[in-house]
Amino acid sequence: MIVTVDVGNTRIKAAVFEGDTLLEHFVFDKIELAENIQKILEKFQAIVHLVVSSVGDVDKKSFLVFENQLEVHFVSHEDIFPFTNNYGTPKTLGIDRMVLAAGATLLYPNQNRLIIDAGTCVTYDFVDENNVYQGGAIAPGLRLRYESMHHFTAKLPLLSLQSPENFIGKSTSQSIHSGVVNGLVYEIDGFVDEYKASCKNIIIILTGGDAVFLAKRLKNTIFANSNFLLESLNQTFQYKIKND
Ligand SMILES: Nc1ncnc2c1ncn2[C@@H]1O[C@H](COP(=O)(O)OP(=O)(O)OP(=O)(O)O)[C@@H](O)[C@H]1O
Ligand SMILES: CC(C)(CO)[C@@H](O)C(=O)NCCC(=O)O
Ligand SMILES: [K+]
Repeated sequence: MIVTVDVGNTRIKAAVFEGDTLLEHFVFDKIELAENIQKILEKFQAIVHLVVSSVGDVDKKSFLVFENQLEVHFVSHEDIFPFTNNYGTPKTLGIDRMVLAAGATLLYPNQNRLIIDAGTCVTYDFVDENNVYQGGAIAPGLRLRYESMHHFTAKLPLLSLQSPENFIGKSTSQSIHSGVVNGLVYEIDGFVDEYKASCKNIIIILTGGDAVFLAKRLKNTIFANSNFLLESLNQTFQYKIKND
């Protein structure tokens, strides 16, 4: 049994796996890391590996304290991945993006794959049918859009995520919701259309904290899987064990 942990820029997500089966998943704040991991280990005493992917600023020591209970593995650029990396700056490619690309490669071998992760940032990652990771895009996520417009202007209030009532915003708040939500929906549909136009067959995976909210609003029909990064971490780690 293994527990996978995704340290993002906003929150921490974890999931317990028995083989390929996800048994339970958890979401918590960075400051509650230690007690939450401890609780998971107490509930699932058969866990023997703790696998961490981190793009956030959590100290490795926060995980190393569990080394007396199980094996701790930090996914890094030095691990073996099931794709060839054709990114111009492979050392600066986010570990979360590498894990997503690895998960998509292992779960849908030899197909064109686009993974869209709508979290703090929205990332687009493209792995082609020859299992070559080609790159993608990084854009601000929903909450980041609300927060940055508030932060960098004098007059814009900070609003929380809400479905736009209309396309043409009739007030400051309606205009902000329309700009943030419709703007991201058009962005994702635009990217998807572009990828579909250049690849005959392409598998599209939508994940991240905003995946479910966004999937309902897209013109393109895309199934949201909020746990794809945690599942990919499990797949990537199993691949590493088999191939090391
Ligand atoms: N309780 C919450 N706290 C923060 N964001 C939340 C919450 N619930 C939903 N969200 C949405 O999730 C998005 C952040 O996604 P997510 O939690 O996947 O980010 P993250 O932890 O930074 O991960 P990553 O760095 O991998 O993107 C925000 O844009 C926000 O709209
Ligand atoms: C883009 C984020 C913040 C998304 O979590 C992360 O993947 C990251 O820090 N990436 C580094 C830059 C890159 O991927 O090229
Ligand atoms: K992300």
